[in-house]
Amino acid sequence: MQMIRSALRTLHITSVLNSSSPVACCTSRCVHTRAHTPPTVGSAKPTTTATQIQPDNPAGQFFRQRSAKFLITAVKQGHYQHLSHPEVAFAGRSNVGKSSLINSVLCSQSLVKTSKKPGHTSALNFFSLSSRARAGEINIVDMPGYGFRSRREWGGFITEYLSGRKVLRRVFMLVEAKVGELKSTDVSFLELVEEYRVPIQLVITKADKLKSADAAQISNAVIKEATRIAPSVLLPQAICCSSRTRMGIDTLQAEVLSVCGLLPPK
Ligand SMILES: Nc1nc2c(ncn2[C@@H]2O[C@H](COP(=O)(O)OP(=O)(O)OP(=O)(O)O)[C@@H](O)[C@H]2O)c(=O)[nH]1
Ligand SMILES: [Mg+2]
Repeated sequence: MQMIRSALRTLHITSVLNSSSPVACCTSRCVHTRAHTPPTVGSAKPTTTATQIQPDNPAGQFFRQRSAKFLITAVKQGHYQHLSHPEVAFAGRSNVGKSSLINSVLCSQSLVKTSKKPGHTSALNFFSLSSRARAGEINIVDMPGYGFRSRREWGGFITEYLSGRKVLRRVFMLVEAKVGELKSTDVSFLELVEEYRVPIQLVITKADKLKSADAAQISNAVIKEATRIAPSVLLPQAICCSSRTRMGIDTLQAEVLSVCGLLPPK
């Protein structure tokens, strides 16, 4: 693990030296200087099934009224640097449910490919959401899972992405409810976003596998631990979600819109 950290640090130094304004970038992304809607811990019991969508949820409506599409697969900066809309990314260990969660947020059944086999997503996959009136309002990035492929291989282009992406408004970091704790790869990822001042919010996934009280308890414990590692960039509340039951998806959709400056009018 020490070797991995030192490889990532070397990459960080290189990318900071290559960056035109690293300080401005850090400041503009500092979580404490950013306005955001206070996130809610989505600890309520599941009230809908995967095919039921709450009709009165304005954030959900916003997503349903727009079409989501796949944009590009990227393994280096040159592939995505022309994309300039506000962006959020989903990160987490392999198989934690990133791709499934993005499908749920985008109200899509299968736009983002999911798999039972860990390590399915191996590059940065960019998706966009647009209406007929306005093209490309938000970009959503599905990140490769960490903890499956070698960190050295994973670290290079992910570090480049996290360190230099000025339109990146927030990373949603997923932790599986049943796992219930941060693994060493989660800790390394938190150290990385703390170093690059990337705002981050925890999402407890597959919460359908636990009783809601247990999910809320796990969420609090994980936040406490994560806050110790990334105190300046971690939002103080997590969102408990399930792609199976759609629990917490409306809260997550509202967060995505809020942080991208696109909350629909009340
Ligand atoms: N019970 C339950 N299973 C889920 C949920 N979300 C995803 N899964 C399952 O978990 C497995 C992995 O889901 P993915 O969305 O492909 O996970 P990923 O994090 O994108 O995986 P990688 O791309 O390999 O890193 C699939 O078999 C999904 O059906 C959920 O909310 N509840
Ligand atoms: Mg995936």
